[in-house]
Amino acid sequence: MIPIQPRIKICGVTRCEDALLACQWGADALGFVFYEPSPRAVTVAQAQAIFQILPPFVTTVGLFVDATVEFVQHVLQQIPLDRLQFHGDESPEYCHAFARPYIKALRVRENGNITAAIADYPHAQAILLDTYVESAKGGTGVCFNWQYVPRPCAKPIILAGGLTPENVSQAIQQVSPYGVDVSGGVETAKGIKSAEKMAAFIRACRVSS
Ligand SMILES: O=C(O)c1ccccc1NCC(=O)[C@H](O)[C@H](O)COP(=O)(O)O
Repeated sequence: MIPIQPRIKICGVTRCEDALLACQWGADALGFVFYEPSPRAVTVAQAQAIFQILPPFVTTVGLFVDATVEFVQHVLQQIPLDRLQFHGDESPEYCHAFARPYIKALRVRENGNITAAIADYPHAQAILLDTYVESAKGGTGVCFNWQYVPRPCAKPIILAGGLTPENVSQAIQQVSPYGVDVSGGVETAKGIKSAEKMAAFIRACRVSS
C-alpha cells in the first residue's frame, strides 16, 4: 500500500530565496501573511516578486486576519492566490463570500472542544488547527495538545502550532493530519527561513509517513 504523505505548507514566506528553497525541498504549499502587525507580513509588491519566480505545482495561500472585505479583494485582484486562509475571528459567511476555496484556522484552547466550531464552516476546504495564545493570532511557536484533534473529522485537518523538524514526525504519527503547517520552526529569525531547517522538516515529514 502506498503510504499517505501529509501535505506540507511553509507559512510566513517573505523572501524569494526562501520560497525557491522550500519548493526545491518539496513543499506543497507556501503561505503569505497579509496581516500588517505580523513580523512575517508581506506587501502586495513583495508577494508579486515572489510569485514571479515560483515554479509550477506549488499551492499559494494568502493568510488574512480579520481583514476588511475590500483589503482581501484588493490583494486578490493583484495576486493569483490559489487559496485563502482566514486566521482570525471571521464568520462562516465572511469566509464564503469571496467564492474562493478557503482554509479556516481555528485556535485550540486548553481542554477545548473544537468539533462544534469545525461544523460552523461547512464550506471550508480544510481546517487548520493552531494553538490558542491570548497575545497573538498565530505564528507563536507553541504546540497544543494533539489529543484534542477530533478523529475522525468532517474536514481535512492541517496541523499547525509549534511544529519543528524534531517533533513533526511524532505529530504525524499521532494525528495523521491531511497536512502540516510550519512557520517559526523553520526560521532563523521571524520571517527569515532556514534552508537547513526547511530541509530537515520536510525530510522528517516524508520519513514518518
Ligand atoms: O505567522 C504569523 O506571524 C501569524 C500572525 C498572525 C496570524 C497567523 C500567523 N501565522 C499563521 C500560520 O500559518 C503559522 O504557520 C501557524 O500559526 C503556525 O506557526 P508556528 O507555531 O510558528 O509554526
